[in-house]
Amino acid sequence: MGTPGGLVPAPGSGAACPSPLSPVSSALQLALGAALLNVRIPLLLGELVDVVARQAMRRAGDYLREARRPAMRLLSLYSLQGLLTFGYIVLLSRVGEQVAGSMRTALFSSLLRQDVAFFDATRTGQLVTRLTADVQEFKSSFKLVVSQGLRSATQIVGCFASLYLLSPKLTGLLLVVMPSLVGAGALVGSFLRGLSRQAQEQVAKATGVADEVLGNVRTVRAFAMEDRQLEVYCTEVQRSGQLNERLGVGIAVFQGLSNVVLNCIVLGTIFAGGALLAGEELSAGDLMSFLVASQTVQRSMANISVLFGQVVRGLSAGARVFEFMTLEPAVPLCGGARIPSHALRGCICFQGVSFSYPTRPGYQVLRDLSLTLPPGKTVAIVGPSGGGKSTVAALLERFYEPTQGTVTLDGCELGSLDPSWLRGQVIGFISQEPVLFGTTVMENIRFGKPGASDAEVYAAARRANADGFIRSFPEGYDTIVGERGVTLSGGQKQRIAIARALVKDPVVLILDEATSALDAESERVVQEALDRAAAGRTVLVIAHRLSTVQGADLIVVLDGGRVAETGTHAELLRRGGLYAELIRRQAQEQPEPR
Ligand SMILES: Nc1ncnc2c1ncn2[C@@H]1O[C@H](COP(=O)(O)OP(=O)(O)OP(=O)(O)O)[C@@H](O)[C@H]1O
Repeated sequence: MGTPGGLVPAPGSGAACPSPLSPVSSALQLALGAALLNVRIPLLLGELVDVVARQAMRRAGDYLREARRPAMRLLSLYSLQGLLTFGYIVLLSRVGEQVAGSMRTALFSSLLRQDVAFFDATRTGQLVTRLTADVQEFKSSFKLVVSQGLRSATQIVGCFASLYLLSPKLTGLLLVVMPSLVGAGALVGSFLRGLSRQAQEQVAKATGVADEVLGNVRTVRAFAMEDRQLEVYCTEVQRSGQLNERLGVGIAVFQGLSNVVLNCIVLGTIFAGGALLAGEELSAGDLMSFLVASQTVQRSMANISVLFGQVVRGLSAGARVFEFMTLEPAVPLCGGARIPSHALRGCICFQGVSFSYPTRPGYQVLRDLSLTLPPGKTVAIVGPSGGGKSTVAALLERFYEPTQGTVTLDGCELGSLDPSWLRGQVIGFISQEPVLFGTTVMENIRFGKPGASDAEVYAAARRANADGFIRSFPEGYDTIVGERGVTLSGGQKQRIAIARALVKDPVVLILDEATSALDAESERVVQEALDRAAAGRTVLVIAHRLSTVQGADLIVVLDGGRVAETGTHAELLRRGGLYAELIRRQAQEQPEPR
């Protein structure tokens, strides 16, 4: 369906993070410089040894004068190398923090954009692990790869060139052995990467369990489930321990074998080098250079093998971070048309809507649902538990897309409208268990409209029957409400949530079981606030307790995802159908007055 001419496009959004590229390239250059100096050092050492050897044979002459030049050059190379090393380590730690910061911001921003279905299928603990441990792991490997990996790799290449110039025969021998070693290393590497990925996923699973238990500690305490939850956590931790041990064994085997092989190579080099020295194909200085250069190669290779385990972990951690960073949500957060405020009436139509949750595609929750919410009227949805009432609200908020059929606002399909405008300015949502943030009352109410003035916040609180109790707190609107609003009563939380919804002055209000968790007195105060809030808006009430919806303009009875009947309270009672039956059952369940 096309968008009417009056619609206006949403303004663009998106913030750019600073690029850490230039310090990276400087760090790379410095690390490269330090490595190249290390390639040059064995040759100068050889030169110095030749001077020493000549002096030893002649036992006279200008030893100091001859030795001074190579010795001074060596000394300046050592100093320069120290400076370069200092420079690239300082730069790298700065770059590492910038990279980790940018990754965390990009990942968090990507997570915030994901569909609600994504959060249905993924545990919060897993996401937190990706934001913390995985980014940390990736950062450490990144730093190690640049500082030691790049340096070692450059030294291996550079020293191999020097080795070839010093003695092609000896170098040829090394080259015969190398390719098979590299091939074997690559094979073991891919096996270890798979193992590392499994181990990290298991760690994330264990974190997920801890996160859920700690986040719901009151429920755990209420059911005395501490030991059981500890057992579940221990099982997950043990599994991750086993996987990490297997990974450790794999890395140990790899490192042990590579050390043996590298030492054997050095031993063979000395053995063959000695023969060439005897045949005068090499000078003593050349053999010294060859040995130092091959030692540098050995050290670099050992470094790389130590690095290997870290890099394996870092790469799979990076892959896990990038997997979520590149994930595109089916419904973007913003973008699309907006209905100008003068044309916005708040008429909502569900036409032939069928829906299955993405996590349970085979199970149809709504079937061919058609429903109209006339502007300014209150429509209540009632019906047996699990009948799909909350799902209707979720589709209206565009948390999910209908599998079939359309939902429209003032004739415009929701799919063509800007979701951030729809959620941020058009629809106010008040749920059964509102979640507040661990900040002040003022900031919690302002969450509904970030730019709201203090006066607007006070007005919304007054309309929500909340101003009185907020001002009775010693800190008033600056009271910190605790994590998820834990320091407030249910009714107080609910009224702050109502104020939060009202401060944006929404055209459409969804009340999902908004009073069912409250006691009679709190319910009365909250209901009063809700009645006041509903005036002049299109209201969708989702209710368990039928007593709260008797005054609705229209009551829709939803059963098994279909509309079973519609009408006013009186009409439905007269009809004697499912609604009348529900009223009768609820009356029976009410406790007898004493
Ligand atoms: N996020 C979800 N993923 C998969 N299935 C879900 C999800 N949320 C709800 N369901 C399923 O959809 C069906 C309808 O749920 P819904 O919450 O809409 O019912 P309801 O009528 O509001 O129930 P109640 O009155 O008990 O709150 C239920 O069978 C429920 O198990």
